[in-house]
Amino acid sequence: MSTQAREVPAGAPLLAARGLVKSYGRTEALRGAALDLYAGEILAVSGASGSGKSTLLHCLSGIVRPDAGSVSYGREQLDRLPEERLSELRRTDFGVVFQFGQLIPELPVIDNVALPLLLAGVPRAEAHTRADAWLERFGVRGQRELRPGEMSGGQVQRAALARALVTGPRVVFADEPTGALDSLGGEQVMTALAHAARETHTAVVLITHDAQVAAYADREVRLHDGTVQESPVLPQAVAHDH
Ligand SMILES: Nc1ncnc2c1ncn2[C@@H]1O[C@H](COP(=O)(O)OP(=O)(O)OP(=O)(O)O)[C@@H](O)[C@H]1O
Repeated sequence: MSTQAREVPAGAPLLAARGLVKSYGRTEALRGAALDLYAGEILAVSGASGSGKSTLLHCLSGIVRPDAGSVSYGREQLDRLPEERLSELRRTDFGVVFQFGQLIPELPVIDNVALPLLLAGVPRAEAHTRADAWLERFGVRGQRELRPGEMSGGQVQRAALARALVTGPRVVFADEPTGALDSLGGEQVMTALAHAARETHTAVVLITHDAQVAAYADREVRLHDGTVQESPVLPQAVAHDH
């Protein structure tokens, strides 16, 4: 458990990015992006294709190191942390969900969801009990023995949410989690994610093109050519604390 990062002073953002710059060859994916994420809020990040949304998410979650700028998580600065600490944070504090679930195709869904717990040293029986509880919550416990290829896209995404939340993360990073689903499937996944996030006070960074998906968020920022168009705004819940 990362006690260090979990100590966030009241009213301070959980995650704060400043002046993020990231280039791939001559392509400037991020050009000074800044963002605040508060504990427990759902933040939508929208913007045109190629505006830098995925790159921003990768920098915020410590998957990619920015060329310049900083990402603070609680008392730690992700862009300066050694790789081992970043890996630990990704196991304990962060969950990720991608467009196509990215579950391991060879493993039954129960083992996919239990895996982050097993990697964190949780005994197998307990890991399976906790994984089952999350599968139940997302309405896919009946599919626990199936492999991802035997499930519908919506079922895979709900299992991917279970895997992202099973460790009790502080932040879930979701990159177009409904992008491959029809509108009903997308609604079910978003409703499940929003309920679970609110109940567990988990913050969510939600990348989406879709206004209906963004409507599940507390707040929305837009990326344009690698910069965040709306300056960080205090969410109502935090503003009331002052
Ligand atoms: N690994 C990479 N190698 C080379 N170029 C990259 C890489 N990742 C991103 N880019 C480029 O950086 C720019 C921003 O890409 P990014 O994926 O962050 O945008 P996006 O807003 O998420 O796009 P989309 O909505 O299409 O997924 C694009 O021009 C893209 O081609």
